[in-house]
Amino acid sequence: MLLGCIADDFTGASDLANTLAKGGMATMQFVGVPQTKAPAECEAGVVALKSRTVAPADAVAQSLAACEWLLAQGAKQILFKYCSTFDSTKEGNIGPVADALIKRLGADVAVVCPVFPATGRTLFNGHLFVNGRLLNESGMQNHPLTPMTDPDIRRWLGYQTKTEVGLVPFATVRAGADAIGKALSAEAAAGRCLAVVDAVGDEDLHAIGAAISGAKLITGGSGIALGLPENFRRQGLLSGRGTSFTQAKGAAAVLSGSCSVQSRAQVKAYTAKHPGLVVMPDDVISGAMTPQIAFDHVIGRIALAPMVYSSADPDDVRAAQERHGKEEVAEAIEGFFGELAIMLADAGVSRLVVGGGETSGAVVTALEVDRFHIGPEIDPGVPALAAQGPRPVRLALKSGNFGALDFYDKALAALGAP
Ligand SMILES: Nc1ncnc2c1ncn2[C@@H]1O[C@H](COP(=O)(O)OP(=O)(O)OP(=O)(O)O)[C@@H](O)[C@H]1O
Ligand SMILES: O=C(O)[C@@H](O)C(=O)CO
Repeated sequence: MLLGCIADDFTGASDLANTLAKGGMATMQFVGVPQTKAPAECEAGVVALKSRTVAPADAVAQSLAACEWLLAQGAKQILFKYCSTFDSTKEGNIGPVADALIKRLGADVAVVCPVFPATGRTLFNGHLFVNGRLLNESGMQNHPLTPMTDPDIRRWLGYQTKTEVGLVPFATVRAGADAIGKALSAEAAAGRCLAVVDAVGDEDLHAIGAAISGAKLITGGSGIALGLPENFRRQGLLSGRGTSFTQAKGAAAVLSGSCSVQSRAQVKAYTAKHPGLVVMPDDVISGAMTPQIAFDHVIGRIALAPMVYSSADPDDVRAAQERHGKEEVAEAIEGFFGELAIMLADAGVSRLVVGGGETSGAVVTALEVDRFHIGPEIDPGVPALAAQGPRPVRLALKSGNFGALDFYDKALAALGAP
């Protein structure tokens, strides 16, 4: 293994694996920290954790365990992948995990770069934009678990970390890899071990990638990985081996627990043409809606690739959280989707598309997937996946805000055919 990656959620892990696979690295996504060795052919290993919204100490422990495993597989460089919208709270978990990895790896400075231009995430003067709107005006201020109310990444990260946070401004990034490298050395010399790095386009990310070829630790969204395969290729370390992904033949269903703006539009577009079953938190908690009821509903319409969704407007999400508690609602909905996914896979449904990072984590964990082979990209940041493990289904794990309006139809076609 050349590059070892730790992703704080499952859609994020497949987003990163997609970038590395497209860049020509033989990439595998592992579900949790594996108990066994990575296959010898794996050049980039992505360990998918579900650590974005757990308690900071738990996120640190999980991330350090992943780091140890990746180092034991020979990884020369560690990448900590978080969300391109920097999903976190004032307490964590990006800062505490970055601090712990800096200490473990003895890194003098690590870049902080959530930028992902293909999905409209850009960073200027340390401020994060989503499709040209400041992060806190992009819809992310209403996120059910990590409402993003501050677009200033230096300030937000400053609440979370014990490390001083610096900035490499856009003018320096545009001056190219040498200038970026010098600026990062200056940040390190000044004791600022985390450096937020501006970028607006892929060319900036390639330049940053070239500048950090020797870095022990890199942090960011999937965009920060754009330039990394080239660093290994230049050294003659890549095999050029392709992926082992194959499509499936069989029934399909879609599960959406994401409440993002884009997910709600995608749910509306999909259910205009396919059967849809809406699942309300109150009903799941009271037992009026169970995985068995949903399963019976879906199986009765399976030829039409039905969708089961809990995606709701911010007001409804807030009201449910006030009635039951934030964690309780999330746990109930995620548990529901996990159990439903097991029933569907065991009944022979071989193509499943899941909307939402936490929801995807719940589904993939429930299905006991060991690892994924990475298939073709469906929309920016979302590849088709072939699960390895007791239930070898084909899956697509869609981040809340990713994908075009017709994403779900395209995803089912990318995973195979009836
Ligand atoms: N109707 C609802 N009311 C309250 N909470 C909900 C509702 N539906 C889903 N949730 C919870 O909201 C959270 C949505 O998070 P999830 O990560 O799945 O989507 P997302 O944040 O949009 O996606 P991503 O993390 O990929 O950006 C989950 O914990 C889910 O259980
Ligand atoms: O970076 C992103 O936006 C995604 O990969 C993600 O992490 C969403 O959960």
